[in-house]
Amino acid sequence: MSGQENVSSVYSGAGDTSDRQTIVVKLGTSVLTGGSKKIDRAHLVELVRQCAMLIRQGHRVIVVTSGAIAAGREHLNYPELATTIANKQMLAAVGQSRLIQEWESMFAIYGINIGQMLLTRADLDDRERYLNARDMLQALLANNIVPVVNENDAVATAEIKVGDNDNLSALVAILAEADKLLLLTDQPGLFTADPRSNPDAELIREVHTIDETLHKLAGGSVSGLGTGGMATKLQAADVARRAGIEVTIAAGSRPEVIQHLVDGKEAGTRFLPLESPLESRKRWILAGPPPAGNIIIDDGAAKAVVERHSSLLSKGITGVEGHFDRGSVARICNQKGKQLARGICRYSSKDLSAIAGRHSQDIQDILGYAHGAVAVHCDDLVVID
Ligand SMILES: Nc1ncnc2c1ncn2[C@@H]1O[C@H](COP(=O)(O)OP(=O)(O)O)[C@@H](O)[C@H]1O
Ligand SMILES: N[C@@H](CCC(=O)OP(=O)(O)O)C(=O)O
Repeated sequence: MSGQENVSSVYSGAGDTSDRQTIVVKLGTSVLTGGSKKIDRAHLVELVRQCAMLIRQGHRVIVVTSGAIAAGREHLNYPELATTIANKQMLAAVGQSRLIQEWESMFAIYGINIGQMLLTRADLDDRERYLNARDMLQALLANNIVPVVNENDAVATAEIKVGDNDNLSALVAILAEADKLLLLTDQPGLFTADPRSNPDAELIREVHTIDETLHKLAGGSVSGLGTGGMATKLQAADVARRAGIEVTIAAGSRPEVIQHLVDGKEAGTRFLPLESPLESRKRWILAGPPPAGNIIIDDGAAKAVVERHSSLLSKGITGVEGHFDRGSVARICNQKGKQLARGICRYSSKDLSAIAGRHSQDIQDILGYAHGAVAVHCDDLVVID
């Protein structure tokens, strides 16, 4: 039987597609190894079975898989290596091909094809490359192929890395315009403190706002397996929920965890999405390049941007930090340095500094050219609450 026939046999029984959801399932190294030094193949099969069940119900599933470095170590029989970037990349190169073979053979049990997507931050920073990646992802989904995504660790250097798969999965969820992002890990969710060192810590069940207090509860990874711990999961949840995506952190080892989370039965820590999700261009402002600098604005401009969702005019700018070109994404901050918004700048940092606090009629005289008094147009601006 060809792969295509296999796929249709799985999908022909698909349920009512009117309530089809696109679900990103992120599996941390901690889940894939079950806390050991090896990929736990028995558990991987079980997770694939759960994904296949969702697909049978008509949902679309994207897997974001960690574990390449762990798989590389295992395949090379745990070599004693210096902790250099080149050695890490080597482990990832060896491990990624092992890992993808595992995913492929396990999804094949259910007649489902997969497509490997290895991304770096550079694939998402540039709007054109971002749109290309989006088209590719949509093409896989439209053809009933499960995208299996990881960071391209073998080639990515620090400057072009997302750096952890929690943030990567949020970017992928935005790219796919997903409904849900499931961050599966070795803990039942986000606790009031790291439960490994604080046995009295309590599970937080539902989160409406992600603020500094919450960020302080989320620690790093101490197991030596994962990257980023709860801190990066919280960053990921923050980005995805702004794009209207519901995020849950839960234990990947719980029986039927994926199905239960989709049905709203499983506990975990659920982050409610913002009610009015952003349109595509604004999603990119969040998911795309890290801000290249800061634009400091006065209180009047802050009110206009945050409350009235107006464009940012040169008149309201009091300072510019960093060096960036026209078209870059920058943070828009108040006088205390608090980030209020992010947006695409119509002027470079140099020109913005020159026209800060000035009216539109002055701009031509100062710069010798003028694009108008709008420094960041409201269509290119995302308010961060
Ligand atoms: N507040 C917290 N609640 C739950 N876990 C926490 C918290 N702070 C830190 N952690 C740690 O985060 C770890 C999970 O993240 P990580 O090791 O990166 O796993 P993964 O491989 O699944 O991404 C847990 O094992 C736990 O020790
Ligand atoms: N890309 C790396 C995993 C990076 C990562 O974020 O790991 P984890 O915290 O276990 O999700 C790998 O495949 O080994």
